[in-house]
Formats: sequence, C-alpha cells, structure tokens
Amino acid sequence: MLYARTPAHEKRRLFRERLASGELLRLPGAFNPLSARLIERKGFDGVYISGAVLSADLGLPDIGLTTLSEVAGRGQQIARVTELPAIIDADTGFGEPMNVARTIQTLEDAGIAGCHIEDQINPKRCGHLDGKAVVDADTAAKRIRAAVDARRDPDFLIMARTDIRATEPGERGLALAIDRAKALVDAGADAIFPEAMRTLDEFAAMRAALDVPILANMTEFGKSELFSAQQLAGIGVNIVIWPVSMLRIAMGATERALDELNAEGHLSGKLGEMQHRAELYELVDYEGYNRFDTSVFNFTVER
Ligand SMILES: C[C@](O)(C(=O)O)[C@H](CC(=O)O)C(=O)O
Ligand SMILES: [Mg+2]
Repeated sequence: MLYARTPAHEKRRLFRERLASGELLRLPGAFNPLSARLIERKGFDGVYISGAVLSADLGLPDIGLTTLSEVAGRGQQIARVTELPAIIDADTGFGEPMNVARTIQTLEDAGIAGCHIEDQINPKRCGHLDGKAVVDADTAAKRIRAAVDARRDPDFLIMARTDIRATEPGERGLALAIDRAKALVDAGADAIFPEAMRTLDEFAAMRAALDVPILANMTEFGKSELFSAQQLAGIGVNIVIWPVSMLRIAMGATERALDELNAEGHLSGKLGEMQHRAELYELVDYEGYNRFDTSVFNFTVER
C-alpha cells in the first residue's frame, strides 16, 4: 500500500547480488508508476526508466531537453511504488562533471538503484539517430569518475554508456567502442552499456573484452537487431532493457482504439483488450487501503 517496503539501499544491494550471479536480468521500461507495478507483478528483475519515454511523455523529442529535476522526479514516482530496483537513464549527466556528481546524489535521494551516463556531446540525441557525436575519452572518463566519487551508497550502480559504435561503420566502430568501454571501466564504471551495437557477435565481442556486466538495449526500430532474452543470456549479457516497448504498445493500442471510436462511436469491441477495472484495483491495492482504514477505526471509546 502507498509505497514499496524495501528501502533503496536494500534494493541496490540485492540488485548487485543478482548481477554478480551472472544470470541475465530483464528490465522492461516502465512508462509510469502503474506500469512498474505490472512489471513487478509479471516477475521481471527490475524496471528501466527511459529518457526517450520521459521526453515522449512530455511531447518532446529525445534531444536533451529534459532536466535533472524532471528525470529524478519521475524516477522517484516510479521507484517508490515497486519492490524492484529501478535503473534510470541519466543521459549525459546533465552538464559538466560537477553536474554529473549532483545528478548521482539526486538520483540516490530519489531511491533509484543505478543509472547510466553516456559519452555523447551535449546536447545529446537518441542513440539510434544518425549524426551523433561523442566527447573525447578524457572528458568521458571525467564524467564517470565524478559520478563514482559522488555516490554515497557504494551499491548504487554507475553504468557508463558509450555511443561511439555508431560514429564509425563496420569493424572500426566496434573497435572504438571496445577501447572506449575499457577506458570507462578504468575510470570506475561498474557496468557498460554499449549503445547501437548491430549484431549478436558484436555483443559477444564486447562481452569477451570486459570483466564487468554489460547491458543490451533491445529498442525497436533502431540500429540493433532484436535478440531474445535467451539469445542474450547465451552470450553472457547481464542486463537487457526494452526501454520504450511498453509505451509503443500502449500508444499503438490507443491509436487503434481512437480510430475505432471514430468509426463505431463506441468501444464495446475493445473491452477484451482493456485492463479490467478489477485488475486495476488489484494492481493499486484497493483492498490494502480498505484494511488500513478498518485498522484505524477499530477501537471503541468509553465515556
Ligand atoms: C535507451 C534510450 O536511451 C532511452 O532513452 O530509453 C534510447 C531508446 C530509444 O530511443 O529507442 C536510446 O537508445 O537512445
Ligand atoms: Mg535515452
């Protein structure tokens, strides 16, 4: 009721423990707090909080327009309703290395379990758009070092994302990505998010080159092929995210329903696709609030 029971430091500790086991952890993107509850209910290992989703939700493109306060605020709303660890997209860290330090502490305060900081120039753009540019290795390493120095909970996961793969085609791009990832691990990154990798072999090469966990981004309609959780587990990937998928599904369904409403003047044909009122009530735990209420008023006062 109201919020999750597990304190943030405990979520982080448990997430680290699961990560150390080497199994693949599956994190669908939660596009709001309610969807995070559903992700938990369905047995996933964590929730991912996407910058692309937050921007889209506000009707904005994913080009670095959102602020730390907006991101941390949404992160807190989502993290507080689930027992699952929440990993959030911190873009480039919202400024210079000193801003990155503040970002990390703000996300810790928001109850988040970890984040990724990318090596794109400011302003960043979606990792699957063309024309991306990255900062030099020294600046990228400074961002990560600032993040690591700033955290107060050593279990808060600091993941470095490199976008360098897509800046050069073919083998050369992959080699650059591996070099950059190694430098970011040297700077203190706990995990690596190699963005816009193209094939399973590329993920496997990155996996073989590093001794920290790596993340695979299975975002649709982008630069990476889409692989199953089984395929990614098979090559030793540690975390997989489907960052925007649930929003895409919800928006696709909404669009079709609006068309039907226009055509038919009612939505009776869509009832089977809707979350039932009973399911919603269960998800937000009406019953728990009811119990709470009766336990508040369960005394009698003698006069
Ligand atoms: C992972 C990502 O950073 C996000 O914000 O969710 C995006 C996802 C997307 O735009 O599909 C990215 O890959 O840049
Ligand atoms: Mg993003």
